Amino acid sequence: MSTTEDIKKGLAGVVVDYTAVSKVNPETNSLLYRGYPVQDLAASKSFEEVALLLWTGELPSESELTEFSAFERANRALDPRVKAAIDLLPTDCHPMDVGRTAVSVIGANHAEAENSSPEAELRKAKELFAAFPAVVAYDQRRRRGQELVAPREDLDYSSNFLWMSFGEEAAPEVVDAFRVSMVLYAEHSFNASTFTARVITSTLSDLHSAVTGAIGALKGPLHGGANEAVMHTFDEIGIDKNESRKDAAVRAKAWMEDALAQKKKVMGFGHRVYKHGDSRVPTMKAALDKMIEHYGRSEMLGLYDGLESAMDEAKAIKPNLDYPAGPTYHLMGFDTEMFTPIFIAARITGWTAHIFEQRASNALIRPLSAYNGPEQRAL
Ligand SMILES: CC(=O)SCCNC(=O)CCNC(=O)[C@H](O)C(C)(C)COP(=O)(O)OP(=O)(O)OC[C@H]1O[C@@H](n2cnc3c(N)ncnc32)[C@H](O)[C@@H]1OP(=O)(O)O
Ligand SMILES: O=C([O-])CC(=O)C(=O)O
Repeated sequence: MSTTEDIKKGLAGVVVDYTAVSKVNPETNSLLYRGYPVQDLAASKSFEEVALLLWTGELPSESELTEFSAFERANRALDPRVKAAIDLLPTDCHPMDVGRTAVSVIGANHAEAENSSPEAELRKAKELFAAFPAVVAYDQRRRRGQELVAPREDLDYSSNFLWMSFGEEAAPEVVDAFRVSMVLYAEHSFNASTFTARVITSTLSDLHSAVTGAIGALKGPLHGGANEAVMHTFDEIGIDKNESRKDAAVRAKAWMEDALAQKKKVMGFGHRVYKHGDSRVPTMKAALDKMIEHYGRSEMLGLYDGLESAMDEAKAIKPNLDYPAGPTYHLMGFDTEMFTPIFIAARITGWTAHIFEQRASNALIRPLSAYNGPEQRAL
């Protein structure tokens, strides 16, 4: 018989299994992917290299990277069956629903859908990695009444993502900030969406089902949906390109004080594991700073600082990765509701690495519950 003390609501503090994919250490405020500090990877590695690291456990050799890069470039085009499925969806549904549907359609059409050998799983992960940017880019464009832009094989992953989204080549600084965001968003141990992917895999279901379920978990504002919600906060405060940094900070501070007085939860702040700051925020904030400088938008910094300092003073709650990522994607020109689908594109790497790990050492994930309904009664 379970007692109230046995119940760990939200599985908070519960260690469920081992993982060798990443280590989140709130004491040292650090995050390692396969042993490498994420800041170091973000400083010098392409997202393609980081993906291979997460999947295989090691950084690729030059020839392994060249081979994967060629594969990735050859598998970027939007599959006409996926495009047809997207075109059936309303342009006012949430883009996360489009992402979720697209992965499901890719899985249903996959010749190796039910093959869960390690080789087939890795192939499917690489294909999804290559194919997903076109889903995000096309969905944003169709909502804007624009045509699909074909991928370009002469561009790397990040440059091509931006090319397909906007139909023009992005400046090198913008490509780099985007790459950094992808590296930082790639993996974070047993977060809610990754855990969902592992639960689905634990039933011996297929990879695309696990990723589809993970997307559903990522959508919520307590998880990935927070990067979109951050931008709604900025919009609610009001963005005025001509405002000074100082004035914007004053208004943002007042907004936060009012929100906290009303006991509101402000998205982009707080974390289940990190209680003294998210290890990824300084790197992402540096990327945001570069975008603010690139686009000449110092008022955005005012809004950012004003909210952050007011939250710190009132509750000492620190920003999480979604806080600097939201305004970064906004400055790059993405529509707000596309921010979490971009997160999918990054997290496909971490999810699939965990799917491989779960499959290699599987136990059905099935916790217990303590019943608190009516006692047995007669009909
Ligand atoms: C990439 C990612 O997924 S990162 C996470 C993105 N999510 C968000 O940004 C959503 C906003 N943040 C939150 O809701 C929470 O901080 C979570 C869900 C991320 C983590 O929460 P938990 O560890 O479960 O802590 P919990 O929600 O119980 O909060 C503890 C206390 O801090 C407060 N708190 C936590 N986050 C916030 C916040 N963002 N705004 C205001 N108060 C907050 C809670 O109200 C609570 O206060 P109380 O004890 O007075 O009731
Ligand atoms: O770890 C978590 O709970 C959420 C998070 O930061 C992530 O998934 O990147």
